[in-house]
Amino acid sequence: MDAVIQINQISKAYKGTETIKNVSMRINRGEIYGFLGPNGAGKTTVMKMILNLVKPSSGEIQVFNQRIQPSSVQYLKRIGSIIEYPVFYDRLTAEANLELHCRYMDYRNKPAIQEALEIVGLHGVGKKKIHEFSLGMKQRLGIARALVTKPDILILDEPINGLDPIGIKEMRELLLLLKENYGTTILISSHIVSEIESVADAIGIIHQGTLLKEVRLEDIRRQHAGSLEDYFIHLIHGGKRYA
Ligand SMILES: Nc1ncnc2c1ncn2[C@@H]1O[C@H](COP(=O)(O)OP(=O)(O)OP(=O)(O)O)[C@@H](O)[C@H]1O
Repeated sequence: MDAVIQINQISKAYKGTETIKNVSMRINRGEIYGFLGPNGAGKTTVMKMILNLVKPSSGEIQVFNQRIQPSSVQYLKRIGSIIEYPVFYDRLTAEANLELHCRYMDYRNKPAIQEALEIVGLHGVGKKKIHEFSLGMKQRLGIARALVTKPDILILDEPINGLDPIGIKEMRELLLLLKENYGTTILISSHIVSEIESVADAIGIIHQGTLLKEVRLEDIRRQHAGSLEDYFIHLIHGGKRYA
């Protein structure tokens, strides 16, 4: 299978403390990769390194078969992302925020804005200003902004934070739709195992900066009778059941 993101032995130290330790990951084209780990495990830092927002202390990352250099920017036009939480211009409308983003990304396709709002269920509120939006609406708008330019890769850092159960279900359906209809490769982080289990093809489990496992979900299902949640908890807590 063709890797669109290949991470080779990256580490990151902040003031001498290693927060990412020798992590290697492979994200295949057209797949959903669930990046699982408890709070503070290092998920956001790895995602930021893929997006060139943070520079690894050692190791390398290849995206679309090109090694990322500190000056690399062009590849970012093919990636949509939400890192931590989406930030908008509060006094502008949802549409205006998406327009600004398209301009910044040099993406010219006006109908794409309404399409993106429609996909995330915000088509009725495009003219509303962001300060009138609820947290869940902002989260959806963040997804709309990430996908408005029709990227090849979506990187979503805990995208279900702030969503209600209906929003979570819709997010799951949206991710599967993007994969099926557009062939989008999706890297999604979460600490909620069941959410990853319902959509992912492959998972990487990170704990205290170390990637403990990278496996295909079908292999977990085949080899272990238990749920992904059991597997995850045993790995994180050093259980020997699945060693
Ligand atoms: N700029 C920074 N300076 C110092 N330490 C940092 C910095 N950014 C992240 N860290 C540390 O790196 C570790 C990993 O953080 P990171 O945000 O990547 O984890 P995470 O898995 O995304 O967690 P969460 O689910 O809570 O968002 C944490 O211990 C964090 O305190």
